Amino acid sequence: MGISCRNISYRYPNTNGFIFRDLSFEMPAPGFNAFFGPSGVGKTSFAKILSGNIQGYTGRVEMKGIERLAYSYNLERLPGWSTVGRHLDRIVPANRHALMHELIPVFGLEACLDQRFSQLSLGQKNRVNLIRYLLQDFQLLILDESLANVDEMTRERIILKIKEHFPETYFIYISHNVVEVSRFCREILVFRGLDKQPSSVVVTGQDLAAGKALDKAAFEKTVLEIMNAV
Ligand SMILES: Nc1ncnc2c1ncn2[C@@H]1O[C@H](COP(=O)(O)OP(=O)(O)OP(=O)(O)O)[C@@H](O)[C@H]1O
Repeated sequence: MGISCRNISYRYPNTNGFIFRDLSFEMPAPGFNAFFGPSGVGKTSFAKILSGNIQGYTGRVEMKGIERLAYSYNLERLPGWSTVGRHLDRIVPANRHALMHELIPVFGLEACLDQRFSQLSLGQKNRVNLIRYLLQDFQLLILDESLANVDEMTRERIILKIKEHFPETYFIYISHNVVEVSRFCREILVFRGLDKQPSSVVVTGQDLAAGKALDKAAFEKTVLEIMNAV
């Protein structure tokens, strides 16, 4: 079961340099893992390879027992011809409406349901977009900066709720927030760039869940390991 990527190398068509070379990544069990690294280092490109949006790479990508994969990113937009609430009602499968009503207050979206998507703030748009993904049928969801522009307290509430509600699902969380990936993710694939050897390392995170206390010393060690790797 799980995700196994071995020796992935990729160069965009008509460009000179590789984005990454011999990148490997393993995620044998469900949970929250992260991609972390400086802007432009290749996190989204790797996520697009995993999700099948980029072909033409070398190496091996295996998804065992994962057939339904979704990829959400923070620039996606919803149609503006109806209110957010009516749009969600229409696209969310009937058997998930109860979950939708459970998630809406956790996401802090009650006041947005009567508005049109174009009237929302960036953080509200990103939360609406993420909620519509969570209400679909998936086994792996890639969250590519899907909570950008959302305040820290709300992000924490959302992540803990996702972890609690989807314990058998694979999540890859792409974020620039070192504190967040250290606290909530089980393993963090740190992209270091092709000029460094090795060009990526895996750091163990704290994988915090609702109701659990954070081990502060272990958390600080994770943050330091990530910062040193970058
Ligand atoms: N379609 C494309 N054609 C050519 N080069 C591209 C294309 N898309 C991305 N790149 C380049 O690939 C590199 C990696 O981009 P990518 O978006 O994967 O980085 P990232 O780590 O996700 O960055 P960020 O944190 O800013 O989102 C960048 O140098 C970018 O310019």
